[in-house]
Amino acid sequence: MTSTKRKPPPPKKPPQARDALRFSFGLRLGLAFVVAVVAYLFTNGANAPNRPAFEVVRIPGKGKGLIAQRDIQQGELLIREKPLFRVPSSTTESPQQLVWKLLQATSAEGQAAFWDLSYVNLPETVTQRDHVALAIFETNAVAAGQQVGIFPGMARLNHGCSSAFNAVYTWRESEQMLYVHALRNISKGQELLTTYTDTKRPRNERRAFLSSHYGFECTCAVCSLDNAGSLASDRRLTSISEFYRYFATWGNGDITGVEAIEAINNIWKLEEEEGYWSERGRLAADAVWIAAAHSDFSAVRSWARLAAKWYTIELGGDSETVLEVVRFAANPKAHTAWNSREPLPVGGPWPSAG
Ligand SMILES: C[S@@+](CC[C@H](N)C(=O)[O-])C[C@H]1O[C@@H](n2cnc3c(N)ncnc32)[C@H](O)[C@@H]1O
Repeated sequence: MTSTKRKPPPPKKPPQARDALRFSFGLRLGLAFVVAVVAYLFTNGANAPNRPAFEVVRIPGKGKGLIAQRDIQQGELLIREKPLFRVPSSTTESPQQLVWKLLQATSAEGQAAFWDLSYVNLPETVTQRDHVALAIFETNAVAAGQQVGIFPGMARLNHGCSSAFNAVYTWRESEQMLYVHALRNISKGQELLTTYTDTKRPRNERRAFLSSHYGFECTCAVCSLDNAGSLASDRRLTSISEFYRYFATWGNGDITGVEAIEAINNIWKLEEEEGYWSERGRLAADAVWIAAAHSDFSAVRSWARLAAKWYTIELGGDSETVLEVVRFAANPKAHTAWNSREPLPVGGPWPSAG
């Protein structure tokens, strides 16, 4: 018989030592976590999409305005806002009385937001509250369907011309809500700008309008171009407007579908050169209409895809308008205008439908 001598088990570490080990392991894990979080905040956190996209700040020479607090992506939803109140675009009632009446009917919080807004075009000697209310309304109200409304959040957006504005707003009747989307990528620190008027006109005309209606001399990136740059921009913008007027004559049959689509392509090219990205969904949707009227199946598809892309940026992918053009891309014959003119291949933007 062989005797086997068992090895004694290793001595158990005293409890304090085990706790100390666990503690130091936990400490290292905790430290690693903190380092990872700090690193994330440095690299991505400042741009995390759930961080507010912008803040309201004072901007020299402009009053208040909106500055991007992080990089913003083209098409990002920036503001979704209910109106404080809306008034009809035209009314027989005195605008002053109407604004005053509607203002009185809003909440105390709403009224405070309203009185905080800026106004122009009122002599300092005029201090009656209803006069001031009307001046605030006229300085800040924007189109909202068939009416004009006050939205205290979006009202802080200052103006930029043609290629200078980077945010667009749209009213959703079904939701009774105003949406503001980023028209292009906006870098942290840049100002968010919308446009107060159709800026497809020369600098002197734009400036005259902005000065008389909004009381400021526009010094946006386009208005600040040197003379040669400004002249080139003016020429492009004037040509764009002329092409718009020209292609609209397709409606009375003055030009062919091919000529109308050519005009749209010319607008597209000029806007590309100008850096004017707004209204592209609408323009492509007009091409869809012309192509559908002439029963050009492939052209409807191609333009409808383009319309969907640009409408998504300006209006949001879930807007009814986007869903409608997507339907036309899938089924061109479903378009209201289908086959309402003589059949004709009108042409598309085929290779660059994006
Ligand atoms: C709708 S408000 C915009 C927000 C306003 N800055 C504020 O402080 O509440 C319109 C007014 O802002 C100013 N504004 C807008 N865009 C401007 C610009 N590009 N340059 C200078 N002032 C501007 C003008 O006084 C204009 O009447």
